[in-house]
Amino acid sequence: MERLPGGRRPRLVSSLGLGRRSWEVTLDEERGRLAWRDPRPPRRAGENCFVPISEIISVEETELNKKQRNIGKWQKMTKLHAFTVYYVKKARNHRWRCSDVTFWCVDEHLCNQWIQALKELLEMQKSRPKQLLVYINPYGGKRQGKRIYEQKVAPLFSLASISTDVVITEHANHAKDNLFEVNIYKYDGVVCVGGDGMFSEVMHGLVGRIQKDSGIDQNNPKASLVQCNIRIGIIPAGSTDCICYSTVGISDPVTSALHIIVGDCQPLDVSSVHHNNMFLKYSVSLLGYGFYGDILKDSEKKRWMGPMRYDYSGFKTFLSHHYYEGTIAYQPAKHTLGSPRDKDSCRTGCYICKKSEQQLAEQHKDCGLKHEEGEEEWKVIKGKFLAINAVNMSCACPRSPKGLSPAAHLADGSADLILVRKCSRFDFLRYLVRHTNQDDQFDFPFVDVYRVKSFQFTSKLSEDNESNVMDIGKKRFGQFCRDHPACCCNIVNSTWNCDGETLDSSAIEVRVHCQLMKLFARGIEENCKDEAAYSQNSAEQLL
Ligand SMILES: CCCCCCCCCCCCC/C=C/[C@@H](O)[C@H](CO)NC(=O)CCCCCCCCCCCCCCC
Ligand SMILES: Nc1ncnc2c1ncn2[C@@H]1O[C@H](COP(=O)(O)OP(=O)(O)OP(=O)(O)O)[C@@H](O)[C@H]1O
Ligand SMILES: [Ca+2]
Repeated sequence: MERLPGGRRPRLVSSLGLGRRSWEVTLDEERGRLAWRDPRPPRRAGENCFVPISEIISVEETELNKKQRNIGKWQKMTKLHAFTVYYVKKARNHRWRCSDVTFWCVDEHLCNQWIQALKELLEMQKSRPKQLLVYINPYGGKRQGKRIYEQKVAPLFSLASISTDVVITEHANHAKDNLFEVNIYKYDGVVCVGGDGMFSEVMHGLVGRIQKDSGIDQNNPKASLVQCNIRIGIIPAGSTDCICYSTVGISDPVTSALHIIVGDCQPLDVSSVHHNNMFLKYSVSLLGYGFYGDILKDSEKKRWMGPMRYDYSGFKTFLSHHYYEGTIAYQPAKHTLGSPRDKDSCRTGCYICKKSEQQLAEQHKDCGLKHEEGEEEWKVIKGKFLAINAVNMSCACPRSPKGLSPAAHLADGSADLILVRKCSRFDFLRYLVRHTNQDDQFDFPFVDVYRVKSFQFTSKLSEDNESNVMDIGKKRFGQFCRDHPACCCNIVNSTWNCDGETLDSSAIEVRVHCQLMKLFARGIEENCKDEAAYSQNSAEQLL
């Protein structure tokens, strides 16, 4: 389609057959959509539909099959030419499906003109990936990764003409190590088929590789890390799939494959975790000490149970009711507009995340002339905690659709630090149950939540050991609680749960890196009227 005078984008309007009838079909570049409407007077008209060009998957010339050919008496005499448009159809609960519509006409030239115009427009969608590197964990979740990829995802990638190099992992860290060896720069993205643990592996490989190639020392907790622009796509096939659920709104392989195909881009905050100037891990979802650390540690021994292991270990850990003493120092996130008690949550196009993106761009322009983080105030809290959770995102998942911190933002450069102090089992249960209903889980006197950009944690035990390592009495009676021997107080350390993997150190230093990486996602879309989208009955909406 050629440009119209005044730079206006052109429209291609034709009368094309769809089923048994003739429809007015418009390819409107100005409005970025393909629309088809029944030209009969409104009272007799059928549905009017449109699809944004950005959500068209592909277009193909089609041979009409027997059923489709039975469209009218006279058409049987003439050769018909047809093309099929495959597009994203939005269903309930953020689920996406691949739908298609076939148009026909007798004029071969017109049919080719439509195919060419649509293909040209698809070519112009520059954010779409053409070549992907795919890692499949065959043992994640219910061990369905390979089947899910082959049956549900690969056919869609091939429909969208995406070429792939597929690696089925043979051991843990296979994907991570591989990402340090391959030429990652020839790919438009990396896809991981598995759960949060598999995503974490791929993220460590990719982010780590970029730092290595840029000469950044990951062991330096103050290093300015280099942003990774190669997007990661998650095909959920794990046990929790919290990262997928929190960034797409559902954990569904077909929906995620379609977000990859249309080339969505969602920046994501990443926290770096250090111990004594040594890099331990990155985290994007949950860094949990106490309750979630203990669940993870116990559940690792029960991997054979599959996703059920978390419920089993969750129940056990709930009954054990251990609490842990320690000190937390944190720097409040003053740069961000939101607060963890906000009623609104992070959604597609979130203005709070956009604001952080602008601030980040300004910081990059100033080349670090901004004030040093170390100079900003630290707040210190000592106490006995059942759980210490730091989340970079809501951590919504099928178990808790609103997540651990419903108002946390995907890309605002901050994490929500949730401190659950020692309380009764009954109160802790009330707190847990609120993750599954509409009530506010922060509205308890024993729960505090802060939006932070960095924090440090030291357990009482390591503080004591550091201050008096030679105290033999302490070592000897270390396993008993000095204050009240019969209580649940645990003076052995808990473990940090870092996105579903355990950390070896309990004393850690954490810093949030704003938008360090990008996903093939768009955040959770607002449930708007447009959702029924592409099948409106009112002509006014279309015109
Ligand atoms: C009474 C029902 C209360 C239900 C409360 C549900 C809260 C669920 C919150 C889930 C938060 C997930 C955070 C995501 C963490 C991921 O980076 C990580 C890697 O995949 N997953 C886990 O660590 C896996 C963590 C799995 C956590 C499962 C927690 C299950 C708790 C069960 C408590 C039962 C108490 C029953 C008492 C009668
Ligand atoms: N071939 C393999 N054999 C054994 N372990 C593997 C293999 N490939 C990957 N892994 C490891 O398996 C771990 C768990 O995988 P994954 O995250 O896919 O599933 P999950 O733990 O069931 O789900 P979730 O993380 O959502 O709870 C990952 O940390 C990854 O390092
Ligand atoms: Ca965040």
